[in-house]
Amino acid sequence: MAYIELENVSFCYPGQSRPVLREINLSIFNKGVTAITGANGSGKTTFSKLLTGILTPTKGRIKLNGQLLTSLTLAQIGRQIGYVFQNPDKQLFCETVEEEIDFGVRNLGLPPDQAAQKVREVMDYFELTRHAQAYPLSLSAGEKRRLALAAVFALEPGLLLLDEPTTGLDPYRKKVLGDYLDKVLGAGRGVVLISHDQKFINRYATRLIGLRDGQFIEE
Ligand SMILES: Nc1ncnc2c1ncn2[C@@H]1O[C@H](COP(=O)(O)OP(=O)(O)OP(=O)(O)O)[C@@H](O)[C@H]1O
Repeated sequence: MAYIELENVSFCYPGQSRPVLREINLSIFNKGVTAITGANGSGKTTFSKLLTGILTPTKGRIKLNGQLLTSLTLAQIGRQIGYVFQNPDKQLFCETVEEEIDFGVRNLGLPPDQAAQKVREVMDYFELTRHAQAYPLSLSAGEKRRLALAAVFALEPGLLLLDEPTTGLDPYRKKVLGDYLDKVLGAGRGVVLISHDQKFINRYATRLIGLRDGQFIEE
């Protein structure tokens, strides 16, 4: 069964005459890396906001694990789809780096020592340990990106939805991210990768979808 199913989904921003997405029928699976490409303004971020329930289709419906997205709360969706925003500044809201990661982990219902270990591991993996007590918005662009990724990855959702995750990362950190994606796939989970980074896509994508004129074209 598809993890996410879009049925005849169209979306038009209020007050706009032209829909951003038109009559989309698409199945997304929680395995492999589905890369979504498209020119600036083609609707990739709009699409991710629809998948995560931040926006609601103007027409059509979206199902997550067989349940209508509109019947789920944003928190319920968030436990199944880990969304890393294009702009980390819109995602980071805690006082320290450690708290930023701990915030979501705390709600996983793990015993405290396991939760603390998870926070330590992901902080360590993304080389954020020395910044543990730093204010997230004071970090460099690449560090903020790594923190936004770490905070979502720590929750181990069935599907990761990553909007331009390599922006601001140096080549070594891109490789570290890619290695993490390999681990995610190895654990039987999936990734949707929205990106303009052709080299990263070529290396990691297992399925390629282009967004043009409001429609998806399988490549
Ligand atoms: N809140 C909004 N109200 C009206 N129009 C919007 C809004 N947000 C986005 N748009 C428009 O919708 C279209 C799709 O935008 P979107 O951000 O989804 O594109 P994108 O493919 O993610 O672009 P990029 O590659 O530049 O990140 C654009 O024409 C944009 O101007």
